Amino acid sequence: MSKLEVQNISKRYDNKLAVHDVSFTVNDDELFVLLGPSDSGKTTILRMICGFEDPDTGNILLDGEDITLKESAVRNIAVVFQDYGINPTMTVYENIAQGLRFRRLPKAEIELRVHMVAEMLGLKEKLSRATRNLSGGELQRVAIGRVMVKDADLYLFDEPISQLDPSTRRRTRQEILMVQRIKKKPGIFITQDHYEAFSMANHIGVISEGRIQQIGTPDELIQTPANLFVARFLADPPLNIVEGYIQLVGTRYQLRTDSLSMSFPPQWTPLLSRLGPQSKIIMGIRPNIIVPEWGINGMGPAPRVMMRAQVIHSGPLMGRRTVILRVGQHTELLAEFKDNVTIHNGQPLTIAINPDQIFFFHPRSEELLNPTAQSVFSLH
Ligand SMILES: Nc1ncnc2c1ncn2[C@@H]1O[C@H](COP(=O)(O)OP(=O)(O)OP(=O)(O)O)[C@@H](O)[C@H]1O
Repeated sequence: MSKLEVQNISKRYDNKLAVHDVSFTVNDDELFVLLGPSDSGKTTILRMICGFEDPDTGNILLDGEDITLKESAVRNIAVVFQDYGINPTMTVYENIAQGLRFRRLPKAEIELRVHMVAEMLGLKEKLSRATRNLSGGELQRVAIGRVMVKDADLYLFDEPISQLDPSTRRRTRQEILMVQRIKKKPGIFITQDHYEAFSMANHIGVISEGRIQQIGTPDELIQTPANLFVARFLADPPLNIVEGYIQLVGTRYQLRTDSLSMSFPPQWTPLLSRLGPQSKIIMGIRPNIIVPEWGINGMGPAPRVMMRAQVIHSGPLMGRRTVILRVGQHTELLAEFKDNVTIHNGQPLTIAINPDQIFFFHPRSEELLNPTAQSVFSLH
């Protein structure tokens, strides 16, 4: 059994807080993906786990043992960094075998392990080749081979596939998952690409500006993003962000934007009254929840707000149609319609949105206000 526990680690470089109070746990046999934009602190976290940097505060436990201040050389961790760390003067065989030689394993065992890994990664014919002559995809596999031959307590992959073409990336992802399946140890994979994260992770930690924004399964992050950053970062096509104002009318709050108005159900009143009178509120509208007039009957008994819109632009996208709509005076919405119906620029269109499917965010903290949205409006 191995388990990695990262507890409240922080790291500051000069004036920059690169990592702030980060905590997460990765269980045996689990691949945890750290997902975030450039400069968000992902590599710094990995470097602290490996022992190449010391955290200013916090602890790192591997298998219950506190390794925070242990020398990196004695931590039994296998890692693929962005630059692969391959020695160009050595052959493929020597590169893969290097870590085992450091551990003074018997020559016969090293040979057996290197050949097994080379077979799995399709590198058998290339073992005697100099690594300087290899393609990007082959170098990648040598780097994965180097971690695969080891019996480590933890496996780390720092954006190892960002430079590769799409089909090599797919193959490399499969190889990393294979390492995970065979070794049955905790693993961390770093990426900026949410598709990559979704296709590999058991759990994802979304990070921005050194802080973990949310940890969850891919489904949890999509259905209930903790805040506006997570909702936007994971949205493709992009999330429509519409600002509105709330106003108490009698005992119920109403929402007004330049294009729509609707009443919040009574159970929202305590929550909204904490925002203050006539507060701003931020809405996140996913393009695929906008229903065109010919689809409105198909919404069944679901609640809906209707809007008049005008088509500004429309284009086909693999059997669907993306449409830019103008609603109200100034608001543009990106919509994604399932049917590839012909739509003309300038065409007026009635659209409907089920308000249960709109994300509402706090105007200052940007936290999600309606994590249980699916049932709230339908009670209304
Ligand atoms: N040794 C260092 N000295 C000073 N600043 C550093 C050092 N290492 C990292 N930083 C800063 O810390 C912040 C986080 O960097 P880090 O490399 O961890 O981000 P990242 O999310 O891995 O980015 P990328 O995806 O681009 O690799 C950045 O602003 C970076 O400039």
